[in-house]
Amino acid sequence: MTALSVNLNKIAVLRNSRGGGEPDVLAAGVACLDAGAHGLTVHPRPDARHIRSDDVYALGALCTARGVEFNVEGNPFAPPRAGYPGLLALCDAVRPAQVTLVPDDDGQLTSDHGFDFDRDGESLRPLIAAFKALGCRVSVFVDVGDPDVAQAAELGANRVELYTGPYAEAFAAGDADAVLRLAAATARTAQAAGLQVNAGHDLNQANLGRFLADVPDVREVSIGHALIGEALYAGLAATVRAYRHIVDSVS
Ligand SMILES: CC(=O)[C@@H](O)[C@H](O)COP(=O)(O)O
Ligand SMILES: NCC(=O)COP(=O)(O)O
Repeated sequence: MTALSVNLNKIAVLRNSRGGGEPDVLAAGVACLDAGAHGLTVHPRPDARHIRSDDVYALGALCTARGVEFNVEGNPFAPPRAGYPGLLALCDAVRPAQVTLVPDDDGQLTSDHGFDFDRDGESLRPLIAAFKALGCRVSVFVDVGDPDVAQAAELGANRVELYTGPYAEAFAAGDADAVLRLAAATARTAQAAGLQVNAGHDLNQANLGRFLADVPDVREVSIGHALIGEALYAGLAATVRAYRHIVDSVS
């Protein structure tokens, strides 16, 4: 079975654009879980441009109360700063079921590559151990086709998350066969090394089914950007009708 974890970053983007509390990230999390999402994902960034530490605490408590998986993503090497205590400290406070380590540079627009284990492996090893000591399952972000993907197991990780951005791009161009073959091979290599496989980035209703059909035993997909955009389209008509009802009933 593949679990669906909804990434709430984009709800926080909208909220932060005005200050205040709307749309409410916690209420959005409740709505996703009520609709059947298996869990929630956030990717708090050091610049706090969307998910903030207070969101992580509130959503962590929600997931604990609902008995569902909370997945916190982030760069384990990013140092603490005002408003961001660092990924390890956040996870120490919240104890999410899963932490996904992502090698994002400071200020990066969004995640766009997996780890280079030759460069980062030995620095990752003690961090993976530290997250596991907090009781978190550890997943590491990897590129499709990474020849070193099995090293994640040797470093102590439980899972890898396949970065699906290039797949989404190829799918949109009508040319996904080669990247799907590579993704399936990468998943099999990881699984043979004892790792479970997650996937995420730019997955959407159009490209998700094909990915899951072609790549074996994907345990979890985390989806945010497209899902929130699609939710706007799905909800706009009903919302406009509701406003028309108010306007029409008093004029
Ligand atoms: C790790 C990953 O795949 C990203 O998709 C990330 O979670 C999205 O982060 P932003 O919402 O900040 O682009
Ligand atoms: N790990 C990927 C994720 O959480 C969501 O990515 P996206 O759907 O916002 O691109």
